[in-house]
Amino acid sequence: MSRKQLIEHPEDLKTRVPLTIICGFLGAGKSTLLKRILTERHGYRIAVIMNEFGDTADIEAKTINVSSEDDPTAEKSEEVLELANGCLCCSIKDSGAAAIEKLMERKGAFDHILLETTGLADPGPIAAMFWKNEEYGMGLGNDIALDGVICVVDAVFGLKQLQEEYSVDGIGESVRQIAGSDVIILNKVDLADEPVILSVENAIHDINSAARIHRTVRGQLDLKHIMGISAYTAVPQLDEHIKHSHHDHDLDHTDPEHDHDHNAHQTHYEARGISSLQVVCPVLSQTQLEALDEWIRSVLWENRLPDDTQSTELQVLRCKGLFCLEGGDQYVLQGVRSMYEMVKVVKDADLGVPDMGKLVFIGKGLDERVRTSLQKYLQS
Ligand SMILES: Nc1nc2c(ncn2[C@@H]2O[C@H](COP(=O)(O)OP(=O)(O)OP(=O)(O)O)[C@@H](O)[C@H]2O)c(=O)[nH]1
Repeated sequence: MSRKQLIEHPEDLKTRVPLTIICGFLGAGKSTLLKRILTERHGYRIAVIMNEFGDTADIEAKTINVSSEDDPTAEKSEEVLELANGCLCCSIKDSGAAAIEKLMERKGAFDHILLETTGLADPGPIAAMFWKNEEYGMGLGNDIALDGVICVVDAVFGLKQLQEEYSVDGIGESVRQIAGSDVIILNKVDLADEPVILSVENAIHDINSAARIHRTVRGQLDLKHIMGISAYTAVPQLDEHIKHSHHDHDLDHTDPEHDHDHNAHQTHYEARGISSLQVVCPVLSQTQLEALDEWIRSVLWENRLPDDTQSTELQVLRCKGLFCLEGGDQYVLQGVRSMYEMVKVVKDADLGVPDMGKLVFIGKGLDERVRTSLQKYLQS
C-alpha cells in the first residue's frame, strides 16, 4: 500500500481523534461488523457509537454510567460500556452530538471513534457536520477529525435494493449512501455467486468510481482498510481508483501487472440518477485556480453551471481532486455537499508531481455538459 501524503492543514490533526462514519443497507451486516470490532482482540482502542445496543447488550462488559449532576437526562440517553478488548461502546438514543460530547470527556481512553448511522441514514450531512465545519469549530470540530465514511452493502440484495429504492426526490437512500462513502464493505459474499457479486460491484462503481470495495464475510477485514484512511486529509489516490477495472475486485493487491488501465475510455458512470464524472485537470495558472474556485462555488452552492442560464438539475454530493499549479505546487480538492476546500499539499520530494490533475464529482445531473463547462471555464 502506498504511503499517505498529508495535505497542509492549519490545525494540528494529531490532537484530534479520527472519526469514521459507518452506514449501510438494512441488514447488510453493520452490527455484525461492529460486534466483531467490540469483541475481538485487534489491539486498537476504538470507541464505537451505536444507535442502540441491540445484540451487543449481552457482551460481557462493565457498564459505566457517564451521567453528570448538571445533566440528569444524560443517564437515560447515553451510557458507555468498557469492553474486555480495550474498546468502548456507547449508545445513541437521542442526539448523536450529545453522545459524542459525553464520550469526549473520556478522551485519551480511545484512539478512534466509529459512529454507526441507522440503516436508512444518508451519511452526507453527518460527514459534513464533522468535516471542517466552522460552526462546529468551537465544539466537536476541535476534538474530532473526520477520517472516512464506510458503507456496508449486502452482496445478495445490494443490487435489488439499489434498483428498487427511491426517495421522494428520486434518489434512493442506498444510492446516497454509496455516493457519500469512501470505502465500501461488500458483505455476505459467502451467500452470493461470483456473477451476482460482480454485478453489485459494477453498480457500486457506476455510482461512485472513487470508493474502494472490499469483499467480506461477516465483516472480516483488516481494520486498516476502514480506520486511519484519512479520506479527507490525505491526497486522494485517484489514479489508483480509476485504474481498477470491474473484475479487478481485489483492490488490495499491488501487483503492477494489474495496474494497466482497463477503463481509460470510460470516464462517465451512471446509475439511478447519481453518477461520477471524472475530469482531467491541466496544470493551472493562478487565474485558472481562481476560475476553478468560482466554477466550484457555482456548482456546489447554487447547483448550476456558471455559464448555464437554464435551471438544470445539478447536485454534487461529493467531490475530490488532485491538481497541479504552474510552479509545481500540488493542490487537493475535497468537498462534501456545499462544503469544499482546496488545500496545498505538503511538499514531499519522494513523490513525483503529475502534470495532469484529476477532479472527480459524484452527484446528480453530471453529464458531459458539466465537463465541457469546466473545461471552457478553465480556458477563458
Ligand atoms: N451468511 C452470512 N450472514 C451474515 C453475514 N454478515 C451478517 N450476516 C447475518 O445477517 C443478518 C443481519 O446482520 P446484521 O449485522 O444484524 O445487519 P445490520 O446491517 O446491522 O442490520 P440493521 O441494523 O437491521 O440494518 C444477521 O443474521 C447476521 O448474522 C455474512 O457475511 N454472511
